[in-house]
Amino acid sequence: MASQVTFIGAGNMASAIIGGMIDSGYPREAITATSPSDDMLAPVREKLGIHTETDNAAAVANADVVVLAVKPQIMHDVCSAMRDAVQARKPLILSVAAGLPAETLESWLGGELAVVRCMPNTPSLVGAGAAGLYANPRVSEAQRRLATELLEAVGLVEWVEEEALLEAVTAVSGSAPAYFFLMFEAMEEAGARLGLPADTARRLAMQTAFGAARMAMASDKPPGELKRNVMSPGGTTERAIEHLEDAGLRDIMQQAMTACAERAREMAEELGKR
Ligand SMILES: NC(=O)C1=CN([C@@H]2O[C@H](COP(=O)(O)OP(=O)(O)OC[C@H]3O[C@@H](n4cnc5c(N)ncnc54)[C@H](O)[C@@H]3O)[C@@H](O)[C@H]2O)C=CC1
Ligand SMILES: O=C(O)[C@@H]1CCC=N1
Repeated sequence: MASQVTFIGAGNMASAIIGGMIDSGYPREAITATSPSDDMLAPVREKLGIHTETDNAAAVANADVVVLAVKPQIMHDVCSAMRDAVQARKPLILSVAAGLPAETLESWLGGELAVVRCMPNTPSLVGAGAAGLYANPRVSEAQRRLATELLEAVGLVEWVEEEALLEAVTAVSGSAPAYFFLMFEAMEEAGARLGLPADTARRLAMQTAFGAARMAMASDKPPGELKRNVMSPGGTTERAIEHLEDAGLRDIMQQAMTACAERAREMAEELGKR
């Protein structure tokens, strides 16, 4: 029988994972989602055909997995209110909340729990996410497989063996969709200055990013080699790449991603203090 999975929160992230699970054949009757008001839940119930519940404690009473998918700022109150119900059942806790350490969640929920902490990204909403996962020592092999199955429903899953590495994951994939969106903005502006209609430049830039990612993922060759394959000697690409290298793009990425990982560490400290 499929594991009973309860989502605390029925917003963007929860709906994306639930939608992916259903698309990959997970039985709807084994999925429950919660929210404080039924107004939020009615569309989820109608669209996804899963169970819904406004009482978190009741919703975890028969859960094998509890997915924490509310905003980090309200997590303490949400966890405190369902602590007894969680302790009575001891399900696997899977958190998609940015920044909250596994140990903090475990203690807010009463201690001695298997906790998987996940750093997802927003392309999960279109089934093309990338997530880093960390398991605390209480998580069993079977629970790891289950967490992988749930998150693979919305994209790529990579496990890290040290929780602090989720800060690096935040820099490489959690925050990274925004780096590419910035690049699209810059390419659209530059394309428009070169005379293209802005929307044409936008579509060409986005399709090119999509194509480059697909090509790199399908190829055995490292990205550097694929890059050189586009660069005819003395040609146009070589000129553009020279500009990007001379302007210090590699250094800029290094600095931006270091700052991102550092902020993830600070946030974990701030959120864990309660
Ligand atoms: N790394 C990333 O880019 C992303 C991380 N996340 C993480 O996922 C989590 C959820 O984010 P979203 O889905 O975007 O938020 P959202 O605002 O779309 O959804 C939050 C849900 O929580 C519900 N909620 C509020 N109070 C509740 C309570 N007491 N009990 C049960 N449900 C309650 C709301 O009704 C709403 O359905 C956050 O912790 C966020 O950090 C989400 C998206 C991407
Ligand atoms: O910007 C943030 O803090 C969150 C974490 C990763 C993506 N968004």
